Formats: sequence, structure tokens, C-alpha cells
Amino acid sequence: MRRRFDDTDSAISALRDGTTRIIAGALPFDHSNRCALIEPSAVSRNSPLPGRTPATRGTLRIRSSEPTPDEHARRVGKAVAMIRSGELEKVVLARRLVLESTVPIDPIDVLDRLVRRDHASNGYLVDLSTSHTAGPVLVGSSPEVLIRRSGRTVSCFPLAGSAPRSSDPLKDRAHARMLRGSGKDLREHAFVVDSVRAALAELCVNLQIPAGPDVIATPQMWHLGTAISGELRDPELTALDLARQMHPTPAVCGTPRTAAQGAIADIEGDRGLYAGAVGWCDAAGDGEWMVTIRCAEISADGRTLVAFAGGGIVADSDPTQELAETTAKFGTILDALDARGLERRRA
Ligand SMILES: C=C(O[C@@H]1C=C(C(=O)O)C=C[C@H]1O)C(=O)O
Repeated sequence: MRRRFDDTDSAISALRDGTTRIIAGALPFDHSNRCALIEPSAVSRNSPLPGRTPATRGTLRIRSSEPTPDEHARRVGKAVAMIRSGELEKVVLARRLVLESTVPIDPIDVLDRLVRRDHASNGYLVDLSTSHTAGPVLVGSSPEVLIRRSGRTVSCFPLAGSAPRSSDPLKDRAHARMLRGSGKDLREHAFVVDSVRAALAELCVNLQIPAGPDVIATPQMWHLGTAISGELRDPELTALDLARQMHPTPAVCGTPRTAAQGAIADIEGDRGLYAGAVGWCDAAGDGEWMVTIRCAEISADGRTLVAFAGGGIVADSDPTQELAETTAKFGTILDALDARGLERRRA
């Protein structure tokens, strides 16, 4: 690592004035919080993770669920009431699981398992050391492209609308079919596409937006997703500028944005880096930023892991189903720890 940036302005200036060739790391959910961006000392593209012997696993236990599953369902009910009263149209509510391990968790081992299980997803591991603290990391594997820039071409792949995968192939296909036909999920998805359309219409020409979403799969979830692309009007806008403008979309925040941000701050408090953006940008302005979901923070001593999962709430959301959706989304991290049973038993 050659340099650390706590805010996007100084990273963008360093890329513009040529003192930095490339930056990588994570942007927070709330723009006013600290970023975790660095200029790496070396960059290696398209190389697979080196083969490694699996790390020794200790015993994991859930120390707490914040909020409790019942309280999360109550919060969903409260959000539905706010939506029905017209205060807002959609809001994304999240919860966290705090796990304790008897032996230090090896973050590279977790990344390795995430990537091996899902080659299509973007595995990430971000060093969260500051000048005062060393060692905590953010690890995850995100299926959602916030924004990608390659020359003038810009693309993104917003997701919203979810159903769990099933180990029974018939049930699994039925879940995908139900998701494709679910009015609630299609409406939830439309909020995101409408907002991305409005943001990109200002920034792009030749905007390509399919009429309806596709159903895409991760190992744990089905999602509605729409592949969107366009050509940038202003080639000076870097991938980092674009990420800053696009974030947070209603996939992780809500509609209208300010009302949803207020509701999330009141109900959940600070999200830190969860539901922010994670990626890279080079001095030519090219780069890729994924939405920071399906992730966990691992403490510096490796013994505590905090996993995050949320879901979009609209007028006809059901609290029990929304709770189950977050449980299914925790599966990405829990499967990589061979710990899926923990949360199933609990929730
Ligand atoms: C907020 C999360 O996921 C987001 C919410 C989704 C939904 O509400 O259906 C689907 C994909 C993501 O955009 C998460 O995984 O924590």
C-alpha cells in the first residue's frame, strides 16, 4: 500500500493530478462517513487466488443478532405503516449477526471460499486499518454492479426482488418462477430501475434499459436484475465520480432517497461500510464499483465477525417473509464459514 484516503474528494484529486495511478477499497453507506480507500503498491489483474491449504476452523457461535429477529420483523411492520401513510415508497432495512470464533478466522480463507463457490460474483477483501488501528477487514462477495466504466461505456446491474434458493431442484425452479411473477418484487425492482434511469439519463447517451428484469442466481438467492448500459456524455467523469453520484440506489436505501436515508438512520443507526460501494478506479477513469452486500467485518484478532443482510420493504411486504429473506442472505457468509445451521436454528 502506497497511500491511504479517508474521503473520495482527495482520492479523485489524486487520480486527476496524476499522483496516483489507481485506487481501491470501500465507500461508506453514508457519504459523510470515512472511506477505506488505498493506492495499492501492486496490481495484479485476472490472476486466480493462489491455491492454499484450508485454514483450521474453530467453533462458531452467535453472540447476538442486532436487532433480534422479532425486533427486525417489528421494524418491517413499522416501515410498512410509514409507507402506507405516504411518508415514503420503499426503504431497505438491515440487520447484523455477531459471531464469535474459538480460533481466529482467516479472512483470506473466507474470501477464497466465497470466490470458489461463486465465480460470477465479485469477491472482495478490504483492509480497514487506520493510522490508529491495524487489522480489521471487510470481506464479501457481491452480485450487484453499482457502476462500471470502461472508456465511455458505462454499465450497471441493479438488483431488487429476492427469493431463496432451494436444494430441491423442483422447489428451486418454483421459487425463481414465483419471483418472476411477483407483483411485490417487480414493484420493488422498478423503484431501483427508475432511479438508475433518472441518474444515468443525465450522464449518458444511448441508454439501453430492457423492458423487464431477468432472474439471476447466486448460490443462495434468486434476484430480479436489469442489465443497463450507456455512453458517457462527459469523459472526464471517473468511475469513482459515478459511484459517488449513483450511490445509494433504492436497492440498499429507498425512495425518495432523503426520506429513506432518514428512516434508516433513525431505525438502524450507522451502517458503516455495509451497503456502500466497493471497487477500484484508475487514472484513466475506468473502474468498477459493486454494492457492498453479502459481507462481514472481521475484527483485528479474527475472533469476532459481524455479518450484514437487508431487504427492500414496500407497501405490501410481509414482516415474516422479510425476516426470512435476511436469513437467506446471511447464507452467503455463513456458507463460507460452514456455519449456515447456526442462523437457521436461531431464526
Ligand atoms: C440489501 C441487500 O440486498 C439488496 C436488496 C435486495 C432486495 O431487497 O430484494 C436484493 C439485492 C440487493 O440489492 C443485502 O443483501 O443486504
